[in-house]
Amino acid sequence: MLFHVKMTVNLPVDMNPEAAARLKADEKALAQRLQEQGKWRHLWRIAGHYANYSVFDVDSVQELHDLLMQLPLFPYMAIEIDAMCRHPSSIREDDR
Ligand SMILES: O=C(O)CC1=CCC(=O)O1
Repeated sequence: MLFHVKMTVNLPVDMNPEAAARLKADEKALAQRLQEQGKWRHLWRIAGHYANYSVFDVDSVQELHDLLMQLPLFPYMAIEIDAMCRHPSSIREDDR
């Protein structure tokens, strides 16, 4: 199942810079692991914002929820999710 996910990060302005750097490093490590596993298919910065557009390929809504909740930055994110299915005009046979 494919999901388009928008994540907007809002770290508190008074957050300790070392704590923020640690959270971002942990987030990056998990995001890269999930990309290697094929669960996090796309990760794009939204230009001009501390936000990203991502595409997740997971087996269930529950799996998506569990993955998102594991993210170190989860407590500081606003998340918007859209479920996607194949477009009949798509020429990409490998899209699901
Ligand atoms: O910077 C972001 O958009 C939040 C984020 C998601 C994965 C990552 O490494 O950072």
